[in-house]
Amino acid sequence: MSRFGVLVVGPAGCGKSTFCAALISHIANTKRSCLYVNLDPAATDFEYEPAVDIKDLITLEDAMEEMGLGPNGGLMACFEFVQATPRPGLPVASTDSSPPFRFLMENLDWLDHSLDDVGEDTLVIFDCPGQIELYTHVPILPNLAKHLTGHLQFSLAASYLLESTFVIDKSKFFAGTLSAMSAMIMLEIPHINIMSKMDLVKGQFSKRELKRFLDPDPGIILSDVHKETNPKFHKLNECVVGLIDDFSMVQFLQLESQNEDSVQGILSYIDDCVGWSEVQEPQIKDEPDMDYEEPIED
Ligand SMILES: Nc1nc2c(ncn2[C@@H]2O[C@H](COP(=O)(O)OP(=O)(O)OP(=O)(O)O)[C@@H](O)[C@H]2O)c(=O)[nH]1
Ligand SMILES: [Mg+2]
Repeated sequence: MSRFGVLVVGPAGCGKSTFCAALISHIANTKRSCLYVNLDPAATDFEYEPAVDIKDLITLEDAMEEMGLGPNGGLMACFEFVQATPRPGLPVASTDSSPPFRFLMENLDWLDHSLDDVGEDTLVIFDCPGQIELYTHVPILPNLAKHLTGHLQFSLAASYLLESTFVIDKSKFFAGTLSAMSAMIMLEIPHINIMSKMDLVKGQFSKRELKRFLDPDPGIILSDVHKETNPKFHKLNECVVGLIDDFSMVQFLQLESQNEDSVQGILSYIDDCVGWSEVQEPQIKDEPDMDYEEPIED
């Protein structure tokens, strides 16, 4: 049996949880089924209560308090045990051998059990933390993706959100695209780039101008970036642009989370990436087609 899922990833505050809520609401309106999984141990306010929540295993406060870590190290530690290094003058972290919480990657049977009943008619939406190290630098979410696609037989896609205001600056655009590319290479699953919060820039730019960012010619953007940077970095700019161009990574779908047509458009791409329709269509065909009319023969 196939299972279908989408990892919603991207930098902090880019609109991941809002997009998840918009997807859930749209899926409910279209009488489809989905399951919301929160993988952010720091998340508190939800528009839709998650069916599966990492906070049932561990919270950010647990990791910070018990292991003597700051918020960023603590968030990484929620996924995998890290040995905290005591620093002079700071309180020593607890060495309790059985802490009152469990690390996700060492307790994947909890996730397996939580997703046991998911059928092929349900899209599982994984709302991920905004700490991009988890999928661009260290293999924590890539290992989780491997577990989902391997052990749990998920057909899984990643939707990588970048905020429109962030991307509109060309240097930031390259930095954002490189981080999206790094996630794509690390996760090794079908990947969709999404420019989120498009409503924030639509009034400021014409459709033609926006297209330059959504489906840009890296060569044209390169000449603009050259104007803004010290000539000694031009060669580096060219290499970065060449790399992005080679991976055909510079295309973004537009997202306005409050606009249902926009959410539907992105969901169609996700469906295509995970092969949703291929599995659902035979079921639809099995139902009696009331509107079907026999062709009239002469
Ligand atoms: N204008 C506008 N604001 C949005 C949109 N999507 C999200 N936001 C706002 O952006 C802020 C952050 O949104 P979240 O959905 O919490 O972002 P996130 O990526 O889940 O954040 P972290 O989980 O902290 O990384 C909130 O104030 C949202 O209301 C959008 O499409 N348009
Ligand atoms: Mg969030």
